[in-house]
Amino acid sequence: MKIALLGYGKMGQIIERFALERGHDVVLKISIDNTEDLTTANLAKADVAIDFSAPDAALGNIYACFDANVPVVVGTTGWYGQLQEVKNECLSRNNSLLYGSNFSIGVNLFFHINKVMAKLMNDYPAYEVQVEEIHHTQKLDSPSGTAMTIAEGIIEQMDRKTEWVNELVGAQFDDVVKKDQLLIESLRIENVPGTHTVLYSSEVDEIELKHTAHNRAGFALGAVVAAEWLQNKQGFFNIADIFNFK
Ligand SMILES: NC(=O)C1=CN([C@@H]2O[C@H](COP(=O)(O)OP(=O)(O)OC[C@H]3O[C@@H](n4cnc5c(N)ncnc54)[C@H](OP(=O)(O)O)[C@@H]3O)[C@@H](O)[C@H]2O)C=CC1
Ligand SMILES: O=C(O)C1=N[C@H](C(=O)O)C[C@H](O)C1
Repeated sequence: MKIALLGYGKMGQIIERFALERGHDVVLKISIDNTEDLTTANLAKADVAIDFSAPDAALGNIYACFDANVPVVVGTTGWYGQLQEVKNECLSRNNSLLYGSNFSIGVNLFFHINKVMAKLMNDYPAYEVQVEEIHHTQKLDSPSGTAMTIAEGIIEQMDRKTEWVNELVGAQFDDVVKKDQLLIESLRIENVPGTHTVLYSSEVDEIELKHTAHNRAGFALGAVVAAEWLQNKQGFFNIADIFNFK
């Protein structure tokens, strides 16, 4: 498979390693220094594109892939406000896109366990629930896409929560968190690849679900596997479509 890497930073470089190990070729690498190379002609040389760039670059990269009719796997977070618009465009133009806030198998298992737990805890209102995410200090978006997916999973299953609110620790936060709101606390600590915790606490005890990424290899391998899965498909997909947890 010929792969275009849109974004060649921390993730792009590890994805290249896994892609080569799995017998693929990397035919295009785009970083901020060579965005002029992101042309329809260059993209059309690839069978699939993988975007791990930046929140403000993702949309342009996605539309460039649509113009070149190249299926695109999007790992970049921080653009989900435009998700519906991108979905409509993808489907109306018969393009292919798969996105995911987190491509690691461990986190996708965690997403599933989180929903099962939230469904159980729906019957136990004595427990307050909160989400915490910790990432490295270069992260541009907050909350993390993974924390948003976790929060949406809880809200889907739990009648007493209707929306999430985010506090970036160290930044101004004047909100009073209401009973029906789910707090996502974001912390930025050097070199942390990604840690997510769901905390249920009552007057008498606490239950914690926690996923700790030791490095970025799980995200990167997942992105290459997603690209292999997407290659000959048409439509708008999420990473959850690859797994079938019961
Ligand atoms: N879904 C998942 O499983 C995961 C998602 N992510 C997400 O992936 C994204 C990238 O993460 P990471 O690799 O750590 O970030 P880095 O900052 O290390 O790399 C980003 C890359 O994108 C390039 N870039 C930045 N702006 C533009 C632009 N306007 N046009 C083209 N390229 C651009 C950078 O260029 P330059 O190097 O020249 O600055 C760099 O090559 C983030 O949104 C992050 O949240 C991260 C890990 C896992
Ligand atoms: O920016 C990161 O590094 C990561 N971003 C993703 C997110 O926002 O959830 C996934 C992972 O946690 C690493």
